[in-house]
Amino acid sequence: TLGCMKLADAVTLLGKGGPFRHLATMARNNNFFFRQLFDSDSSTYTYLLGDTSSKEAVLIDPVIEHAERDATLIKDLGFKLVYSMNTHMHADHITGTGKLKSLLPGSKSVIGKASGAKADIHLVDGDIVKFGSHQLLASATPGHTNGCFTYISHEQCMAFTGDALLIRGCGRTDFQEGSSQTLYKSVHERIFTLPDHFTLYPAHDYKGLTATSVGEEKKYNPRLTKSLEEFVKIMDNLNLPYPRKIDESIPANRVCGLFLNKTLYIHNTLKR
Ligand SMILES: N[C@@H](CCC(=O)N[C@@H](CSS)C(=O)NCC(=O)O)C(=O)O
Repeated sequence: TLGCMKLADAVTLLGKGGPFRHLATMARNNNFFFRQLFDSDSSTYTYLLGDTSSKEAVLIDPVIEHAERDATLIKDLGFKLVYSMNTHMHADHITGTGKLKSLLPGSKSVIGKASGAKADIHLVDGDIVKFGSHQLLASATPGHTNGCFTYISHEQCMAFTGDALLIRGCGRTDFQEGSSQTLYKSVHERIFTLPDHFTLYPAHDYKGLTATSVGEEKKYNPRLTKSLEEFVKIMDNLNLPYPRKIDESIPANRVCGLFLNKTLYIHNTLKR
């Protein structure tokens, strides 16, 4: 596939003016739109993916405080949001999926079934999420929480790892349904088995990095390059403070982010 080949490589292979020149254009731009967005309070990345022909788009891991920002961007770009999806039930911020449903009527909220959270669509391992001519494979990667999913675009050679794999790190396993053994297995079996050149986009980065690759993490991840026994020991000794917003986030995220923000939500709805 030319889908995620670098443009320069595709042009060399196909010839600039040759009969297959349209394929080189396709390799650069096969109607796929991608934008990484950031919430500096929780260091959360939100991802907008779209089909520039059909105009269908999906949003991965929106944050409630940025729902208006995201809705405006989606409208400005002429996209129709079909799904606002979570990689898992977050503990550090309130999801924007519920609010986006009211800002962009017709969009549906999506989360893994094992999360126990409410949503319009509950994913199980192997489900496919379609937007226009593109699709994401929902690959179950539990361990940080039970319902964690990595969303994989084989066509674009990219994967959205949520908190399963962070850049040179991984999601903590000391609350919700955390299990270091399960997380290790998920990453090794579901993420490290992807081709080395696949770009990985996490749900967070706390050091200003934006993306990584399978090859890089297989080589440099200080936790997941270790044996299972060493990994478990590392995870048992992280001693991280609990996320500041855990007490409000988990109950709110069980209901698409609408619970504790009910007043704000109703207020905003009435304003429109
Ligand atoms: N300081 C932040 C929370 C930071 C944190 O615990 N991040 C989680 C993902 S969000 S639940 C994590 O898994 N971190 C792993 C790590 O190694 O940092 C806050 O107060 O919100």
